[in-house]
Amino acid sequence: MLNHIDDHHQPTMVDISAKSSSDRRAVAQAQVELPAALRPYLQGQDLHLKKGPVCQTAIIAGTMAVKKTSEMIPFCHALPIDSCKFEIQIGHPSIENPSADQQETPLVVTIRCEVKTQGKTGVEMEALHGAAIAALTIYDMCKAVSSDILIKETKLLAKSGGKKTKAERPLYGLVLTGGESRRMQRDKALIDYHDKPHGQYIYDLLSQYCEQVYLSGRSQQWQGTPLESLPTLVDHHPSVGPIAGILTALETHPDVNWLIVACDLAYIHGPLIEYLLSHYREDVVATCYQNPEKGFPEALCGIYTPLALDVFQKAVAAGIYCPVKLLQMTNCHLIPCDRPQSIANINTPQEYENVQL
Ligand SMILES: Nc1nc2c(ncn2[C@@H]2O[C@H](COP(=O)(O)OP(=O)(O)OP(=O)(O)O)[C@@H](O)[C@H]2O)c(=O)[nH]1
Ligand SMILES: [Mg+2]
Repeated sequence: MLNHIDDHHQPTMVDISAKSSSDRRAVAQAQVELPAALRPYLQGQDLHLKKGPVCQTAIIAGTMAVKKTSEMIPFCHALPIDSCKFEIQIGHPSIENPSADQQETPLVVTIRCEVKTQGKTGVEMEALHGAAIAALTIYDMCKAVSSDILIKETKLLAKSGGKKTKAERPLYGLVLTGGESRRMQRDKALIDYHDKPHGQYIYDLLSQYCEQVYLSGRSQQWQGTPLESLPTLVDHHPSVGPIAGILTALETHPDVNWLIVACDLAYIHGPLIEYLLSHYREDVVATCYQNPEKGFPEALCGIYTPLALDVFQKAVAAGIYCPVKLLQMTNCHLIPCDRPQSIANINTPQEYENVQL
């Protein structure tokens, strides 16, 4: 049943009255190709024409458009706009193709529009509308010089906060297994909670959502065990605990988002990962579950963005090795977890005895 057609087969606005509000974010991009005739007007990162500064004007127009989206698109809900940010870059394709005569090559303007709200529905139409109107404004500002202007693709780069998430970057998975399991007195990654070593279980679980998954551990750690064939990232900064594994992952692939899970979360399961995936934010260092009893970020079950690299490198250089403490000091998005047990880590033989799956 399509929810934008009513009982009488007439188009209708989707009824979102029963939905609950959440933090929503969307990012859209539009590109405009300007002919070389515009090159003489380039000053720094803007074009200065008689009508005024092109990019600045496009940002103002795009911001106004974002706020008016529901007036232009028939079945779009009116939403309060909490944040609207534009970035406009003028690129020089000749940098990639140095043999081209720079004076003859077009300029490519890339507009990025990020919109945030707290609401029951997404803001992707707002972001797309903002990017499209900023592109049209660039056309209007430049057409007196030449109308040989191409408005190129306009597309959604990312959206989060609702059921359907679209990410700006690929998602990689990391299973932290580099500890020594001293309290448990046997390797936690090799315990069978689900008829296979738990390191393998989490590896398989993350593989359902991630483009690539790695175990994180020490050199040769899993040789001669059932985990030996799994791809492993060996700690760059040994002996400093789980932060070594997180930092190694961030350093090895700095342009992806990392879904990071410790190997001792006995109860981890698909819906818990899916909830994290539908609520994570790409504009913060990390999104983690919040410990339901003590309120701290559960750093070893979360999604880290490339913003985390700088923060983690500085922390390790300053001698801060506790990921929880580190996330408490930084820009971290916390999401609620109703059952404390779901994210409990099992550290001792006694805790193991009490596990009930
Ligand atoms: N890559 C990596 N992971 C680690 C390291 N230390 C701990 N971990 C992992 O981080 C998670 C939480 O660590 P702990 O609960 O302290 O586990 P542990 O160190 O194996 O156990 P204990 O020896 O009892 O402290 C577990 O999944 C560990 O495997 C490390 O130095 N490197
Ligand atoms: Mg430890």
